[in-house]
Amino acid sequence: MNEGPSIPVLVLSGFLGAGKSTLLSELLTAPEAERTALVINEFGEVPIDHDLVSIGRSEASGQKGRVVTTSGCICCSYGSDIRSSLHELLDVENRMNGARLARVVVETTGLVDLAPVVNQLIPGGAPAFGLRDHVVARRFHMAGCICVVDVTSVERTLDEHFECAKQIAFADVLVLTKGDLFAGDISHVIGQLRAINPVATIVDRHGRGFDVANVFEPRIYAPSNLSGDVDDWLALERVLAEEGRVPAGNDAPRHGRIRSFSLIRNSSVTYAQLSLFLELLKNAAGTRLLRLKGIVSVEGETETPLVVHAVQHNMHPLLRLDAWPSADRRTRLVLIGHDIDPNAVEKLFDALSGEGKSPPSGKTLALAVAVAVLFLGIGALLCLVLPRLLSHAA
Ligand SMILES: Nc1nc2c(ncn2[C@@H]2O[C@H](COP(=O)(O)OP(=O)(O)OP(=O)(O)O)[C@@H](O)[C@H]2O)c(=O)[nH]1
Repeated sequence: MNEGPSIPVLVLSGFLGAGKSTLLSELLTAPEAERTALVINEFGEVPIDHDLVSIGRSEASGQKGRVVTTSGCICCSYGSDIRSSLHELLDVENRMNGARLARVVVETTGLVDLAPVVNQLIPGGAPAFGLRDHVVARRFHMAGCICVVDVTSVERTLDEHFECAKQIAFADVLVLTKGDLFAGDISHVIGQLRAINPVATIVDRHGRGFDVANVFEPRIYAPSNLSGDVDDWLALERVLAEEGRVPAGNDAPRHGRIRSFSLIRNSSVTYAQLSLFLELLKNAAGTRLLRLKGIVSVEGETETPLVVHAVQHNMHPLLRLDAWPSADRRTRLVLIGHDIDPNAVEKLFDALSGEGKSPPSGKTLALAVAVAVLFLGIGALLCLVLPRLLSHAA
């Protein structure tokens, strides 16, 4: 087994769509990112962040082959826990011809409960169950916890999702994002963050002098320096782990009614079909849709796919890529939300796209609206959407 100095691990959290992958992509263009390994954890069965993070990846930094993607949330699943992923990275280092990893960045899911994750990385945390755990404890140490905060939505997110407050509380660095879209009072937002975490360094991604490499610089991470809540959450987690009462399995446990599902298609859609699908879905699902992201193959432009992002009620501008980020050229959409019927979303997509054969007729569009209304439960929104559909069909 490869022995050497302990490798620093930085945990990157932030609620769904806050901008974790974007920040990571920025890091990967910096020369300091050399020999950085990524563990990307996703809430859902179809990994997509792997491809999205590679956008903007620096050729010079040679990051390819140093990414481990885990599906299933690391705070929920023994099977994909953080220690297994780190152990895998030792094999990666063994293939680096004598070079050492400089650090590991673990991008968590937007819904992560950080207590069990941190508990697996700090001395005296979750009990070690075998050789693998002991090796990981010897070869890795936690060296920072970064939380990305979307200033446009954090207030509402804090009201509705306790995970968000926990992510903020565990951080030693808070990175504010989307200040460029925010017209409100940033000092009010900072006041809210300070009430949860009085000691973290707060930096603005759009502020003057922002240095992404500095954010990911390894340092001493000491949960005892954070708020008292953090110690209590870790203590509770230790008791649960020792008693074997940590919830396991992806269907379970820590995220209540929130579910993730994906839609995968081999065929392409037109730009108009995609736009209509996104608009109908957004209006139909309303606040039940927390996150939508993916890559879409567009008819006539199949070499340059579109990247789609929706964060709660905000649909971000579609982004065209110069090329597919990997060999997988299928349309892949991941949706995260609650009380959304996956079958209804698939039917809506297929009705609108006609499976990519021909543009949908007025009749098909009417069917699509019916599907949206019946399955997504939005009778009232019909009045909003129908006029647009009819003008589109005309
Ligand atoms: N205008 C603006 N958009 C941003 C900023 N940061 C991220 N975004 C956009 O927000 C959307 C989501 O960003 P991601 O980086 O994918 O967010 P994430 O936290 O990795 O998302 P999940 O992994 O799904 O939780 C994308 O459309 C980004 O381009 C920012 O500072 N300003």
